[in-house]
Amino acid sequence: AYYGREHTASMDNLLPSRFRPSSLTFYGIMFDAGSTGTRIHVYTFIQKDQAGLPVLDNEMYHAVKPGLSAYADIPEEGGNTVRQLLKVAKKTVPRSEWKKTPVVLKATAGLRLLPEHKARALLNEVHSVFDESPFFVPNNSVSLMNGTNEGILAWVTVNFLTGHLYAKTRKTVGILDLGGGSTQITFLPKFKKTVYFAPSDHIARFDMFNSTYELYTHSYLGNGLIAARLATLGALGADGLDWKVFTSSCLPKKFREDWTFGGLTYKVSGIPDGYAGYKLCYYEVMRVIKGIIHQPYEVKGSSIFYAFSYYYDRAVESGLIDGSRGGTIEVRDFKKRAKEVCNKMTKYRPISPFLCMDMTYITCLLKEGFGFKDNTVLQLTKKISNAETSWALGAMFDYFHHLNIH
Ligand SMILES: O=c1ccn([C@@H]2O[C@H](COP(=O)(O)OP(=O)(O)O)[C@@H](O)[C@H]2O)c(=O)[nH]1
Repeated sequence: AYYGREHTASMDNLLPSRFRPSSLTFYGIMFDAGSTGTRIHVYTFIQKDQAGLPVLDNEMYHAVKPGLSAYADIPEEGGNTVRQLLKVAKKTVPRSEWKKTPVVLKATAGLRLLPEHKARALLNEVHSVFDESPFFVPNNSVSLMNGTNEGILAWVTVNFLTGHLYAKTRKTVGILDLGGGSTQITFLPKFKKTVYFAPSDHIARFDMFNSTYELYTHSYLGNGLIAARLATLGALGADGLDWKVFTSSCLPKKFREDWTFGGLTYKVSGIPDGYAGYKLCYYEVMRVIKGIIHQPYEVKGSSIFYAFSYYYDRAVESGLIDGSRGGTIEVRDFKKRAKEVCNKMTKYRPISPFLCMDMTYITCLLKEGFGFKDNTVLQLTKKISNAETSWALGAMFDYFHHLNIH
């Protein structure tokens, strides 16, 4: 059995098979330390047979803002956010299971963008919070995850939840994840050319059920939605934050605000006596994308992509889809709505002053970045079968199943 490797003392293993329970319930706790928030996922799995994947019985999800990187200079307070979230886990996992339930935290773009010693201090703090908890703390339980793993594990989540990993068929779906700090694209290539023409670090493999999956995957650090706002404003890595005002024609002309991301505060504003609107905005965000994003050979085809995180949030805010049900749209729908939002800024201003910039960035990323056609279908999802669409579930599988990403 793959499961319970760390607690083989369990009686079940010692009993003859006819005395073993026919199905086994077990739990796992995965923390997602993202750039805009920290989230806990408490999974309940049922293992029906020894060989296959378990069934996900339940997910308890809770999120807090801001993310760990906002505590770069006060790591103890960052640790406190994790301590608070662990209380939720204690309510979900039965007391008798605490000692064998693994607790794992993986950090993404927020910590990748910090100086290494500050990221390290935050992770150390989290580790000591885990150590004082009643849960099982495995080796390497607190880490900074690389972008390749982030992309692959989200692909595993979505294909598991949509049933594509159970079937013997090689039919799968691609994923598009737009975080605050980074963005990921992952899919299983149908054509040899996609692999052949891809930069070698855009191809990764992992093992499952005695076969190796070869995926196209890449994470673009600094091209997440919030980092892209800063880049568009020319504020990413800038000095003089105390006095400089960063302007953009993607913002309402009369807009002016102090805006905080990753523990830094920026003065941002529209261009009061200039022009605002879709065309100028597109030109601005283009600089954040052109020459940066690799266009895979295959996106010209007819594959379906599941798009989530900020793709989903912005589609809801701009009224493209229903917030509770998600929906299917085409790339051109993002473009059409971006134009409308940018050219009627006062109407959309109450929803968010950044909506024009965000929608234009998403349009530009999909079309000029990845090279999607106008009629590429995007399946926008927040949850699939009651489970959060994120890399966290895939990461929990990786923990139990050792997917050996290479
Ligand atoms: O289980 C999850 C994990 C993330 N998100 C959303 O996905 C986005 C991810 O942002 P994050 O800060 O994690 O991005 P990263 O730091 O990884 O770039 C935010 O809108 C979150 O609300 C979500 O809805 N469910």
